[in-house]
Amino acid sequence: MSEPKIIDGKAFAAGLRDRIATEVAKLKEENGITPGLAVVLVGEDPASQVYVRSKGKQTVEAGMQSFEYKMPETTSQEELLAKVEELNNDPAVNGILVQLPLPKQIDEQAVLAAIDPAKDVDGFHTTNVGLLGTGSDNGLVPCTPLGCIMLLRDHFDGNLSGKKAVVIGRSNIVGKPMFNLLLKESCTVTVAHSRTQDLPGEVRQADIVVAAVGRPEMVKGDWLKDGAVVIDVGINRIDKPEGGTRLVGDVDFASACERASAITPVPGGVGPMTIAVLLANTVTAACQQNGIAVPKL
Ligand SMILES: Nc1nc2c(c(=O)[nH]1)N[C@@H](CN(C=O)c1ccc(C(=O)N[C@@H](CCC(=O)O)C(=O)O)cc1)CN2
Repeated sequence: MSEPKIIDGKAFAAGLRDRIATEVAKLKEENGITPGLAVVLVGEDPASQVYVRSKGKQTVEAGMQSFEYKMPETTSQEELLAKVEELNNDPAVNGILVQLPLPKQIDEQAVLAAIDPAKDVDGFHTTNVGLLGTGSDNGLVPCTPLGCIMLLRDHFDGNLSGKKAVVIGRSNIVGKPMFNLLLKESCTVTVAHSRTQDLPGEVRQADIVVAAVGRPEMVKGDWLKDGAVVIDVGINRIDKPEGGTRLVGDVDFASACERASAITPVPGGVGPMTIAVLLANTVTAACQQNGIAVPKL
């Protein structure tokens, strides 16, 4: 097999952010609306701090308003729920995101359920989960899976119909919404997980492999069908033999390159799409809340 195409999520995300900035300028000019995104960070997880900082910076660069709330590690569930309620009632805030993971004293599901579904730019509220599951276009869709679908649509010139896809991982944040999005594109979708009996056998059937298990380099190249398109959602930090650390995905990139026709790298593949899609979802939420047609991005 010749060298695969490297699907450049970083470049795609940059283009998406440019298109978002154009739409935000139009919204201001034609409707007098500046979309606002509120991000709540509880605690001091170093990776979460980096992601939240990037979200604020990219929100402002796209011409939107950014509201950032940092709450201490010891925050109680009641205090966080009170913050969410305040943001639900704030007309300047079109989108609300509570950064995950949350400290262990807080019930994540209770917090996600408290976010107004119309402002739920993460798409994690059961109302939005249900809308996606029933094939509706009216909800808000989780950022990482929607980013994966954008990359796949771009790669296949908009037509994924009839492709066999395997999603490895069944999380609420990636695996399950990914299943629904691929189904909506008329793929034949298998969801594999830790109890799947013959994972390499399932992967070998697939034209599209989406790996979202959080296990470094678990998916090996010789599991893949020749010419498979591989979307690697994993972001795992591992130790380097010479000291220090490096990021790897859930797919063994070097061996996968011997079989795949296209593959997302880690870093620089799916990761950068997550924040760009968050900005797109904020524009979508602002339009939906104001009865304005949602722009195609
Ligand atoms: N409420 C949410 N919490 C979390 C989400 C989410 O979608 N909503 N996703 C992740 C973290 N995340 C955004 O929040 C995120 C992860 C990774 C990247 C990214 O750009 N990764 C880079 C590598 C970055 C690095 O060097 O560490 C890449 O893959 O190229 C952006 C956002 C969990 N929490």
